[in-house]
Amino acid sequence: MTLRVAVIGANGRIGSEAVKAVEAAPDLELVAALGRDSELETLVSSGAQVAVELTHPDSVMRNLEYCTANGIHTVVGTTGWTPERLELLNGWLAAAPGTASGPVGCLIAPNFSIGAVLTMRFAQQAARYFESVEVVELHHRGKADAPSGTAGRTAQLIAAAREAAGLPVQTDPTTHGLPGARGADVDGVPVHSVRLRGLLAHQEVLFGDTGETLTIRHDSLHHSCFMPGILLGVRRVVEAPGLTFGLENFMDL
Ligand SMILES: NC(=O)C1=CN([C@@H]2O[C@H](COP(=O)(O)OP(=O)(O)OC[C@H]3O[C@@H](n4cnc5c(N)ncnc54)[C@H](OP(=O)(O)O)[C@@H]3O)[C@@H](O)[C@H]2O)C=CC1
Ligand SMILES: O=C(O)C1=N[C@H](C(=O)O)C[C@H](O)C1
Repeated sequence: MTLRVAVIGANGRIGSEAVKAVEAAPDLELVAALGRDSELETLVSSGAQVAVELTHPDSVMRNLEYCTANGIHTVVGTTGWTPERLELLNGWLAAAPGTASGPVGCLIAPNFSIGAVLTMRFAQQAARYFESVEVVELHHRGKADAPSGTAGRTAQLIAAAREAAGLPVQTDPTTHGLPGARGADVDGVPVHSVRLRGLLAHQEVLFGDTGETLTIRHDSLHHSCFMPGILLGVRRVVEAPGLTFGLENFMDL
């Protein structure tokens, strides 16, 4: 049986690629492709079972509230997540009507690229062995949020791994500096954001200790790299009630 899928943000950089990927998948049927001026009611009238949300931090909450209230599973790539937003979403999911296949599910993936998910996992593994760590993320100039969702998540995972290993929260040795020079502080991990024409999405995790450094780098060179992760999310979210945060939960890592 084919799954009926909608893409919200269908004219965007990643959304337009997602439309093509869903159309090309034999087990999926693209039933709606929504742009900024589309009516959300199209999602219900088209019979969408899963909506892929790839819009903007200013738009995502309204779209997710609508989908969840109407029993439509969601696969979300849009970034800009905060604890407050997640709490709101969890409330909507808890109150949502069931679907024909069970309770409604939502996957939020800070990054759909397999390499980026592995970067996060490798960084998590390395975290306890190094005294210091910083994250540098580099993106195209159309990006609205900073730091990137991936960098924020990477820093949180590193901080949690350090804490679990009994490492202290990093302190900043800077006594003289311009505001912003040391990046954003995510749970004690400095995160630096670069926005440059010509780039797509790149990240370096830099670890350092006495006499050695380790750099884990990932480069997304084309939006096609996000498609296997999106399709995996679409196929799996229908069997995953409630909120799943991170594509790694659907991978055998
Ligand atoms: N998780 C992941 O792996 C990835 C996540 N992303 C994230 O996806 C999001 C989109 O990125 P990107 O494609 O580069 O951005 P774009 O600006 O290229 O695309 C976003 C699209 O969404 C449209 N849009 C905005 N609001 C709505 C709405 N309410 N309903 C329908 N469409 C809407 C925009 O229309 P308009 O142009 O008129 O504003 C635009 O066409 C970002 O948050 C980005 O961080 C991106 C790549 C990978
Ligand atoms: O805006 C983008 O382009 C991307 N956004 C995601 C993020 O914020 O981490 C994923 C990837 O980096 C591309």
